[in-house]
Amino acid sequence: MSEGEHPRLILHNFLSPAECKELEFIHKSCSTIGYRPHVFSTTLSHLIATNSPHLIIPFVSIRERLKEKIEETFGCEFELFIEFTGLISWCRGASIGWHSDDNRPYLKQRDFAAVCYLNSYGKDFKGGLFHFQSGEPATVAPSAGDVIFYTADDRNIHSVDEVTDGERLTLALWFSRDSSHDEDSKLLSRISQCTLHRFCLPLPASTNMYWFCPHQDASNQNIGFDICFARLHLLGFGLHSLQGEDHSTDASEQLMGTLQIAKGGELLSRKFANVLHALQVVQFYNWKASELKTSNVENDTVEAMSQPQLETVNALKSVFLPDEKLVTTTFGYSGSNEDLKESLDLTGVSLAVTFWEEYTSKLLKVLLLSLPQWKTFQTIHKVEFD
Ligand SMILES: O=C(O)CCC(=O)C(=O)O
Ligand SMILES: [Fe+2]
Repeated sequence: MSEGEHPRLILHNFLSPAECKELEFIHKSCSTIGYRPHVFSTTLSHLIATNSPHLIIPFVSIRERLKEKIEETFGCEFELFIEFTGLISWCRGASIGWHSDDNRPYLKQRDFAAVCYLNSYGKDFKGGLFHFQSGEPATVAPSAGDVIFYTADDRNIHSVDEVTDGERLTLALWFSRDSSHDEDSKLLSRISQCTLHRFCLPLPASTNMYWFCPHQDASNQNIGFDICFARLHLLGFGLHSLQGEDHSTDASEQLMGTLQIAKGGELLSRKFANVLHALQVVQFYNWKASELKTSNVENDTVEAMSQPQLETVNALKSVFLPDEKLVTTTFGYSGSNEDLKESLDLTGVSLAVTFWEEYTSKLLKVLLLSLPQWKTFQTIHKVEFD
């Protein structure tokens, strides 16, 4: 660390490739429109609000390690609270000019930042280099697993170049000395309000949280796409709504209800509770595809679509993805990965359902076992079981 003038530290491979991939899975199945143009985010409170509180489990040990490292580096052991944890992705057009992370009255509580890179410059996206205004290093090229720690004040003024292709993904945390900004106690009170069943099916937030609209000006307000629908489309999948014939259902509500997954004129017989359920399973399949291939699980049937079914699939697409090209321009080359799309099929989705359910149950079990201790200590920490 360069002491004094520019307190900061860069560590390579702080996160394992497996940790990066798991967080990428969570982001690609749960993200909403972010707080700035061309930015998507997944916060822990959003995971709880969408009935996926078990998905905070993969963050627990990573948050703990980051906090320990930052306290050790900056000599403030046992003094810090995590103020915010979020997965943040930037697509084409996103950038941020020179700033310090405490530069707004409502951000004054921020003392330190940790930014973990979950994918890599040059490989997964172009542009998006990080720069410190003064001191060394002047430039950081994001590489999956690397993390940068720095103080949130004006000794670490920084910027990020515009992303010109692909989707740049980070796990960002801020730390505060002020216990009233402790994220854990807020998250714990939200979890307490959940009814934790044996199994969690995700529940989408309001549709406007998923509507990506690149042009902020009034004339183009409706040109955009649903981010969940787009992420399914990027992997080559479409959706068939079972409320298609029911004209009393508002089109915008259709993703909230029962859906089937379609691909290339075929349909999987299995029904999904809503778009988030379908998206989580498909993203899980994409994450674990190589491991699933060897497995032998009973399949759902894959049927050829009838003409009316095809029409419903196309009708949904025209509502939620009116301009296909916009997805490719937004996500750049990750949007035109034909080989990946080719390799994923409906039989694979069907295999993935069972594995996704096992994964979900396992995390939920850990959550339920950890909760009593979390509540006692009012912190979210790794609990060791016998
Ligand atoms: O993603 C990065 O490299 C840094 C982002 C940043 O500066 C911020 O969100 O304040
Ligand atoms: Fe920043």
